[in-house]
Amino acid sequence: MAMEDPDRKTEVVLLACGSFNPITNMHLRLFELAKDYLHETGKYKVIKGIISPVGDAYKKKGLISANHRVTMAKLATKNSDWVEVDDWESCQSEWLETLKVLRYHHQKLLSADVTNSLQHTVPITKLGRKRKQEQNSHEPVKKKNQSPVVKSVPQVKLLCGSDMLESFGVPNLWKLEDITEIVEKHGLVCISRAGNNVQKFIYESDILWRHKNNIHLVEEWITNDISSTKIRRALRRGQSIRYLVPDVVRAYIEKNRLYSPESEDRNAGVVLAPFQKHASDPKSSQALSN
Ligand SMILES: Nc1ncnc2c1ncn2[C@@H]1O[C@H](COP(=O)(O)OP(=O)(O)OP(=O)(O)O)[C@@H](O)[C@H]1O
Ligand SMILES: NC(=O)c1ccc[n+]([C@@H]2O[C@H](COP(=O)(O)O)[C@@H](O)[C@H]2O)c1
Ligand SMILES: [Zn+2]
Repeated sequence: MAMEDPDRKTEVVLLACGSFNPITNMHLRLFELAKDYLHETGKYKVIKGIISPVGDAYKKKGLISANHRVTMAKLATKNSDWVEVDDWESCQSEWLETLKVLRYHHQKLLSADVTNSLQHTVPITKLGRKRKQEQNSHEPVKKKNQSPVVKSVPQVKLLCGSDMLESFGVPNLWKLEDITEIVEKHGLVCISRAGNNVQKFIYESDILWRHKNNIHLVEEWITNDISSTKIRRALRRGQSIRYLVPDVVRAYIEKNRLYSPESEDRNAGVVLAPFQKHASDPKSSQALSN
């Protein structure tokens, strides 16, 4: 077996965007599945996972306040040594495209990296040139006869389920340019169920097909059909959600009586933010029409 050079692995940060209304065990599993998969390729080292709950301005039906959703996600991850919650997105007063959230987190890593590099007296010009050539693609840089290795900034990949990938095809929901930048510059890790249609979905889209090397499809063999919708439904009916969400989350929901028929009616009849924002934009109407 060939020896793996640990320096040559691309560092990856996994970013999951969604409602997390509430966070479930399945959301936490997504990170574990994605990390195992990327490590098994031998090419990547996953250094961090970030959960970014969407802000209230998303206006999805039944969406309870970001404050509670963030708190529950923090409780759920407090025992994880690599997955954390970031509330920057949820603190914005307006809804933000997922691409902007990816850019924000990538930028944050870039500035941290520049600070680090400066401390290690790496000439800034070299870093600058490197960036221009490679954009968000960060094969670690090894310079001839020179150590230490100048480590590059990790990639920030979007972690999602197959339903989110397939939502790229919903008219007016996503802008074509956003989808393109996501798959071109960041990359996608998509957790799919055995026998579903993601591969066909990618095949049928020219853009996704062109960037299929940057779309990692991870098969979920130990299937797990938990969804937040089902959790909220069980709660409305007074049924147990034990072992479906972390116990600390269950306790928090009970203590604050979070999900009820009334909370499910929040935003009823309100147009989802992306539709409001993109409906009049011809670029988004049929983002993946071919
Ligand atoms: N069982 C699952 N398998 C694969 N991906 C999932 C699963 N549940 C959630 N996800 C993914 O988790 C991310 C966050 O999703 P979201 O907050 O919408 O959760 P959800 O359980 O799908 O909620 P809801 O039922 O309200 O839509 C999305 O990328 C979604 O595709
Ligand atoms: N155009 C876009 O960037 C776009 C469109 C629709 C949903 N999203 C995001 O995808 C996630 C979807 O979450 P839900 O499945 O809970 O609706 C949210 O984080 C939302 O902000 C992004
Ligand atoms: Zn969902």
